[in-house]
Order: sequence, then structure tokens, then C-alpha cells
Amino acid sequence: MAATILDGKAFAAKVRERVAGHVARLRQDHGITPGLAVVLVGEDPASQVYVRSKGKQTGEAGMNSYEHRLDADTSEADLLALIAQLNADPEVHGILVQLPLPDHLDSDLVINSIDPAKDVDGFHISNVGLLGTGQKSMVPCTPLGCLMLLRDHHGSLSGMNAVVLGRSNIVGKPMAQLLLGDSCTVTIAHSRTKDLPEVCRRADILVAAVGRPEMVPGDWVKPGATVIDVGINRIDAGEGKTRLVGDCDFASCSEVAGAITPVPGGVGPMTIACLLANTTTACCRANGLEEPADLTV
Ligand SMILES: NC(=O)C1=CN([C@@H]2O[C@H](COP(=O)(O)OP(=O)(O)OC[C@H]3O[C@@H](n4cnc5c(N)ncnc54)[C@H](OP(=O)(O)O)[C@@H]3O)[C@@H](O)[C@H]2O)C=CC1
Ligand SMILES: Nc1nc(=O)c2c([nH]1)NC[C@@H]1CN(c3ccc(C(=O)N[C@@H](CCC(=O)O)C(=O)O)cc3)C=[N+]21
Repeated sequence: MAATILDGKAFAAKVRERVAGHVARLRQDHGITPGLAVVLVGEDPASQVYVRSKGKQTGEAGMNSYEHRLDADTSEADLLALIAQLNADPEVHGILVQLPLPDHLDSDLVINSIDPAKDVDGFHISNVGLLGTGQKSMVPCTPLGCLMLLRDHHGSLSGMNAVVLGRSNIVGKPMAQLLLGDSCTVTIAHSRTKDLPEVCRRADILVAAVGRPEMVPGDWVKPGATVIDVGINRIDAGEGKTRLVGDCDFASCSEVAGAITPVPGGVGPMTIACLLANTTTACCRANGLEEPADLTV
């Protein structure tokens, strides 16, 4: 039996429509336009794609987009000065510093210099702490997008066994927090996990965020489970071409799973939609306005 495809591209378009509605109202009723500043240091090709689609979709939602491209050898002092300027700018409601940063920059220091109220990635220690203690925060975009897809498909996730493959600060850990918040029984697996296939086979919900092309085969998937593939890996497709694949082997996993997200067209578009949603939420909070209930979880 073939799995249901969880169409992140279509779902993300709906989220962006909701965002655009709120943005139009903010402009009409309050004369405020949400603004998102993206800071890109150096020329990471994967980041370029993300930054490009983000800029386009920000404009389409009626929001202001500010791009700051800095040389790969930019000093930490110059980067911190730019962030201080964006923190102080009332037109900027969201700030995203594209990761990974070049090695000479301390990414923890840089991220923690962002005003937590403008930290639309949800990576600042203050937002991480708020999320971990179940308080209102900025929720990281990729895990937020995954949770939206899961809730839409399942309704309640209560009591389900969830396995998160990967323990990064940007995907694995916040994903596990959100699933725990929805009363899943959560296991976080990583490169030192013993008997990974067996751990994965216990999952009703399997979230793969490892960054290894097609690492998860179908026989690691419990029949009927929901597979959320966060991986974005560009691989050689021969004849000088490349293609995007996830961390799961889609062909075999979709034979066994009950539902699965494709790559591309799954989690990726949801991440960008949630970034716009978080920026709109941040804008409402900054202006003392009620924040939209349909932009978060
Ligand atoms: N769709 C989207 O919007 C986004 C997609 N991504 C994609 O998601 C993937 C993961 O990203 P990110 O979390 O930043 O990656 P990181 O490299 O920061 O983390 C990868 C995690 O996977 C674990 N891991 C690596 N190899 C193995 C293995 N062989 N077996 C078990 N665990 C392993 C690592 O374990 P350990 O900690 O032990 O080293 C680590 O915890 C990438 O493909 C990235 O491109 C990322 C962000 C957004
Ligand atoms: N501070 C920070 N925040 C991030 O959220 C962040 C980051 N840094 N660094 C890089 C990763 C990666 N990431 C992606 C988001 C969307 C797609 C996306 O939309 N992908 C499309 C395909 C795009 C294509 O065709 O290449 C899809 O999956 O359908 C991909 C990757 C966000 N990241």
C-alpha cells in the first residue's frame, strides 16, 4: 500500500495566504508593514537557494524584505554592529542570520546578540529556554512546519511514539520539544545511537534530520508510520546535473509508511512559510497588537 503524500508545498501556500491576509490588515488598519532582515555571510550555495525563495515569498506576502550580504571574511565586530543596527530599527520585526557561518565567527555569540523578540528563527537561548519550559516563544521554523503537517494529518499526536533522527539545535532538539509538548513519547537518536534501525522501527512518527542522502531505508520504517523527511541533500544525477533528495529513501519508505513528506516539496516550503508567519507574529507583539492564532501551534 502506497503512503499518503503530505504535500508541504500546497500546505505552505495556504499558510502564506493566511500570512498575507494578516499583513494586509496590519497595513490597512495600523499602517504597519512587517519587515524581515536576512543576513548572509559568505557564499554558501545551499543558503543562496533558501535566501532567494525567501526574499521572493516575503514580497509576495506584502512584507518588506531587507537583505544584507557580507563578505566571507567579515569580522565578528562588523557582524555584531549590523545586528545591533537591525535590533534598533523599528521597521525590522524579524532578523535571520543564515547558518552555517564561516568558521572564524562564533555562531552562538552572534545568534545571542539578536533581540529575542526579533529572533524569528527561535535560536536565541532565551527562546530555546521558553520553548523548553512550555512558555510563549519564537518557535524554530522547520520544526514548526513539521508539527503543522503532523497535526493536520493526525489531529492529536497524544501518546504516539516519535523518533527524531538528529540532535542539532536548529532541527532535532526543538522538534523533540514540540513533539513532547504534544504528548508524544519522544526518542532522540543520533550518530552514537545503538541499533538505529530497531529504534526507528518503534516510531509511529519518524522525523529524519541527519543530512545524509537517502540514509533511511524502508525496512527501518514501521508499517503505517508517518515519515517526515527534513533532509535537503543535493546529489549528483549524472550528465553534469544534480538533484535534491531527502534523508529517507523515498521509493522504499513510501511502500511501508502510512504517510510521508517528499523532497523537494515537503518540509522545505513549510520552513519558509513559517518564517513569514513568525515575522508577522513578531510584528504584532512589537506593536502591542493581538497576535494571529492561526500562524503558530
Ligand atoms: N527542510 C528544511 O527546511 C531544512 C532542512 N535541513 C536539512 O536537514 C538535515 C539536517 O540538518 P541539521 O540538523 O542542520 O544537521 P546537523 O549536521 O547539524 O545535524 C545532523 C544530526 O544527524 C546526526 N547524524 C549524522 N550522521 C548520522 C548517522 N549516520 N546516524 C545517526 N545520526 C547521524 C548527527 O549526530 P551527532 O550529533 O551524533 O553528530 C546530528 O545530530 C540536512 O540535510 C539539512 O540540509 C536543515 C534545516 C532546514
Ligand atoms: N538561520 C537559518 N535558518 C534556517 O531556517 C536555515 C538556515 N539558517 N540555513 C540553511 C537551512 C536550510 N533551510 C531550507 C529552507 C527551505 C528550503 C526549501 O524551500 N527547499 C525546497 C527546494 C529548494 C530547491 O529547489 O533547492 C523544497 O524542499 O521543496 C531548503 C532549505 C533553512 N535553513
